Amino acid sequence: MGFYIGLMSGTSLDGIDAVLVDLAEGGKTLTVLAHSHAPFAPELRSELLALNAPGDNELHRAALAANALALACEERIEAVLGGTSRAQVRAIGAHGQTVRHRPGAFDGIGYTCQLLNGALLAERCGIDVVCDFRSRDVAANGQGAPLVPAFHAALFAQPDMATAVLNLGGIANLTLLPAEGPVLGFDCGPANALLDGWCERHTGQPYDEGGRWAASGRVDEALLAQWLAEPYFARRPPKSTGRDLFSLDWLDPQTLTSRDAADVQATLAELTARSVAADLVRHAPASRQLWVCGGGAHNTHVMQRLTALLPGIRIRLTDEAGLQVTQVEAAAFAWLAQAFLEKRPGNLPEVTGAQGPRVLGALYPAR
Ligand SMILES: Nc1ncnc2c1ncn2[C@@H]1O[C@H](COP(=O)(O)OP(=O)(O)OP(=O)(O)O)[C@@H](O)[C@H]1O
Ligand SMILES: CC(=O)N[C@H]1[C@@H]2OC[C@@H](O2)[C@@H](O)[C@@H]1O[C@H](C)C(=O)O
Repeated sequence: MGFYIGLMSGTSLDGIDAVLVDLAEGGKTLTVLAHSHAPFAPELRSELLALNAPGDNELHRAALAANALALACEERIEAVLGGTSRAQVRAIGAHGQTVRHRPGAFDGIGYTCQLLNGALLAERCGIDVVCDFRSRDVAANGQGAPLVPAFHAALFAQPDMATAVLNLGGIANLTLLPAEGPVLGFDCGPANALLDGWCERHTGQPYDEGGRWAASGRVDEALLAQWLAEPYFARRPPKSTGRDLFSLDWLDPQTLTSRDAADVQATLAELTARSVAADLVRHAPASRQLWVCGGGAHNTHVMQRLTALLPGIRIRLTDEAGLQVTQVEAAAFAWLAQAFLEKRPGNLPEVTGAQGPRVLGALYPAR
């Protein structure tokens, strides 16, 4: 039993989610005591976005962004602590900001980079900070992602029913929890990263509220077929992806021509829904229940398309299971911090492809 803080700033790049949780029974029972979200300051957001692609003076800029992120995390920590004393919190699990994700890409090793100055965060907060959760899995030849499946399994697995969990973040990822047998998990492909990017470029809004703009357009089946021909979709797991592949540059060759912008948004929403539905049917045809989390769960249009594409599957938001959709990933990193302190592996080798179970993270002690 103990209090932990989880911090997540994901590939949607919308901001930071923080939770204060009470974890009991070795992480099997989780109670969210406080949640706080704040958008990134516009300058930090655009710098983090820029750092996703090669550019000038990257080392210096990345170090400054890592400092700025630590200070932004400190504010969220203050917000969730409220009256709780720091001494009561066993650790902070801080994801950091993924700016590059290239597991296995170079000499078969590759790297993944989550920016965050963990030392600065520990110094400012006076609480143990666990961060850099993905590198050890990559060092063990794993994808380093997705890491939430172990957490999903602890919270959502049912012995009598094949269940799945879908996170609609910047990237969509699925966890498949069969009634019997190993857990599967992988990134399906793009979700909010492209939906938000296209929406912002054409409407000036950071995201497509409720998916209403997408719903106003028409799906361009030819364009959708071109996009679905991307080899990533057919690759077998273990697999993970990010903005390294699915940035707006991935769209541009096909879409800068004379297409209506709302139709492109409709087609992007359809790309998310169809790639997820196809993955679920292909890899877990026995699934009868799908829990959905991540900010994309608020995209009513994408949710309606998933419902239409997956008849016979009960689709529910994780709110109904007691964990709000925007809290799941932050809670997962609190859970992973507990696993680190208790020296329990955080990865599932059958998901990431790592050579074996590994304790994930690096510790910056409070004092
Ligand atoms: N009302 C809404 N309508 C449509 N989309 C929404 C709404 N609210 C949030 N979103 C989407 O959710 C995104 C934020 O989701 P979330 O916080 O899960 O992303 P993330 O933490 O970056 O995820 P990940 O780490 O999984 O990539 C927003 O950028 C937006 O695309
Ligand atoms: C490298 C990286 O940051 N991956 C994220 C991203 O956002 C969603 C999807 O792609 C998932 O694989 C992962 O995040 C969650 C928290 C995970 O590791 O399970």
